[in-house]
Amino acid sequence: MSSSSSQQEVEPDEELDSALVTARRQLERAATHVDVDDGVIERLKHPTRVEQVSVPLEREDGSVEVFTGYRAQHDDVRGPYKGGLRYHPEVNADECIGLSMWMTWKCAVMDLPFGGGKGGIAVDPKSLSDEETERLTRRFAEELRYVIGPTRDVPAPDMGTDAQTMAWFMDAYSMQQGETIPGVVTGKPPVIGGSYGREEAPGRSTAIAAREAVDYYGHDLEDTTVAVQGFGSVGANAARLLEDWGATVVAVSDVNGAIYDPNGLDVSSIPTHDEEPEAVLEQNAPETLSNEEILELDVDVLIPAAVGNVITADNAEHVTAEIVVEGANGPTTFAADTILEERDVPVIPDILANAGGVTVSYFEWLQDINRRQWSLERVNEELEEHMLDAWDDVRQEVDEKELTWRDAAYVVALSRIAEAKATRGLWP
Ligand SMILES: NC(=O)C1=CN([C@@H]2O[C@H](COP(=O)(O)OP(=O)(O)OC[C@H]3O[C@@H](n4cnc5c(N)ncnc54)[C@H](OP(=O)(O)O)[C@@H]3O)[C@@H](O)[C@H]2O)C=CC1
Ligand SMILES: O=C(O)CCC(=O)C(=O)O
Repeated sequence: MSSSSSQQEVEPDEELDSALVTARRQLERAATHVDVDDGVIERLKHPTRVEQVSVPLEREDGSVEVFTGYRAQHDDVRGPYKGGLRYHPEVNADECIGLSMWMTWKCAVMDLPFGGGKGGIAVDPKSLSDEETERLTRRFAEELRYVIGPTRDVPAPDMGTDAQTMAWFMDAYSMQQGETIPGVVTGKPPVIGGSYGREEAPGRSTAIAAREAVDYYGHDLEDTTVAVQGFGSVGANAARLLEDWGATVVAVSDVNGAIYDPNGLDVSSIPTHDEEPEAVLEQNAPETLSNEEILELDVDVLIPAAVGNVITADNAEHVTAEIVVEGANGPTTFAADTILEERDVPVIPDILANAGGVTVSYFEWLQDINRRQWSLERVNEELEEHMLDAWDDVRQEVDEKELTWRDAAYVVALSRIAEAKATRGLWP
């Protein structure tokens, strides 16, 4: 495995960094590997704007609760801001900014004509009825109406939101505008302009990244064991595809813990978060594990595909997987990244691995603008092509400059962003 020559001092993460702090530290480190104006790097440490809104909701018992929502818009030099909306109790401004920075790099790594955005509401979606979720979402769309739009900022699903959330969001925005505007969000159901394959796409790209990494390091997928933390849109689809392609998925988890079978689970029979949340531990399996233990399992490929900051300075020494593929956004802290690098454990970064979601969102946006619908086969073929191109661009940097996969992906992204800024004349 290649390693980076970065000389940065690394403090252990006694207190876990926010997504924003991690994103800035990763950017500073990657900047040492690429010839980009310091002023551009300084600009990229900050978002263009962060919209904070109050979202009142009348609960079913007649009481009123006011939730806080955000939309962070990081950079749009390459195109409209693009990125998901997350419903989770820990959503806050710094998290949205950090996640929006990762979206800017992700779109650039995939060479999509988008910048980076991310938003959400600090709410536990499991505490809401469907009717409450619909009203909350419609009010959120109303509050964000001046900052979003198909050529301005295009939200999509993320943790805690799904195709139905996007349908309500699109309907509320269209009602405000007086016309149907499918391209204001992506990740919608296909019947109203959504793309086939979008729901599965981040899991599909994560599986493709895992397959390519296994091959790159000289192994065969048929002899590969896999553990997946999180069994939602990303984790479940990645696990099911890797199983289809011959790998042995030995452990999967949801918020309550993991099931483990060293001989392999029948992943297709386990309900996903979307089909039935918190169902993993109800399945028959020889062993159950905690969400900490699944990260330390002796497997070939570990896919953290739930929340951020799960591989930390405290457990990175105990990660025994040969390859980590980041299905979630920001699952590895900056300090843990360095420990894994020193231990020669390659980490295929989120901004490459889970980029299938935004890539198929781009396909959906094209379909909406052109009022056309692509077949599932076409979507999957084009996604495979885009992923292999991006994989190759990043692999070249890994091989030529002996960078980590994360630094290499940043180099690809930053070079494209800096070139766009220089060409547009936005900096200096
Ligand atoms: N959806 C998308 O398009 C994309 C998502 N991502 C990222 O992937 C990650 C997962 O998102 P997504 O799959 O959409 O989310 P989902 O809401 O579909 O699923 C999340 C899964 O993670 C589990 N989970 C929640 N909290 C924890 C925890 N603390 N420890 C272990 N498991 C947990 C949930 O369990 P339970 O079912 O019990 O609630 C569920 O199985 C996020 O980081 C997201 O930002 C990245 C690219 C695109
Ligand atoms: O599909 C999109 O626009 C964004 C998906 C997303 O939020 C992500 O990749 O983290």
